[in-house]
Amino acid sequence: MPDRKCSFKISLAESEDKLIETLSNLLRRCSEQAKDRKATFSIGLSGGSLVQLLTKALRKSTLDTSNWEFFFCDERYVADDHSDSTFCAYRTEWLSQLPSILDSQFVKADTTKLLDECAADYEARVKVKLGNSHSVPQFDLLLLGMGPDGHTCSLFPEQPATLEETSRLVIPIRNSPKPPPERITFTLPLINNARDVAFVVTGASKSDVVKRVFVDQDKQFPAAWVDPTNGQLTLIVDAGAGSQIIS
Ligand SMILES: O=C1O[C@H](COP(=O)(O)O)[C@@H](O)[C@H](O)[C@H]1O
Repeated sequence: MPDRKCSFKISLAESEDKLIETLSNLLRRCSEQAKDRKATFSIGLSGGSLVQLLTKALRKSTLDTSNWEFFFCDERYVADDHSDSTFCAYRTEWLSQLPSILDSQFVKADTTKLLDECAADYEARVKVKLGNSHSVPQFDLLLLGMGPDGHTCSLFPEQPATLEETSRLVIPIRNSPKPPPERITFTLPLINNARDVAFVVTGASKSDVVKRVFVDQDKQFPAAWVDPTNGQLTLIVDAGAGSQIIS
């Protein structure tokens, strides 16, 4: 197996309840560690299947989220109230299920701006919020998903140039192979500077790509490029997604 810079841990959950418990424990550990360092806990969210799983984990955990700030590892370039918007998906879910989380805790992209401007503006917001306007800001935790094609955030295998970005921390995406076509996404320098990065991947249809990304580290898949320089990488999988990595 090729080497990683980071420490890597796999958590295989036998049921959805166990997976939610594992995710809750991760949130507890990361938020408690952040408390020792600073006033807020910065967490980057992904969309898709993570929305429901994270909502369940937060409901189960009874963690105090009042000092948490929620960012978006990627966002679809649509209006805030559009059904494709990841912000909209979380806000809709949390309004009823986690009403103590306020709108002011979301640091979201301004999709009323032109796409390139939207990405640059979101990068600036991240830098201001994380208090590091010169070098690369450090998230306490990034929660990532992975598609069956090995994409993560909005970094797709069909667009390998996005993996070579070294200066911009948030970039615009056009012609995304998965709709909607226009998006913004964190890039590898920002992702790999996080203290903790966790992938949450479920479903037997992803078992092959889970093996190819996390065991073979096959770099044709963008998710295989996630390797936090000084951080911890965790893979949380259910029995279906993890079926080819059980030894
Ligand atoms: O389009 C996206 O897909 C990925 C994976 O989603 P999933 O539903 O297969 O878990 C997601 O992580 C990303 O944020 C989203 O924009």
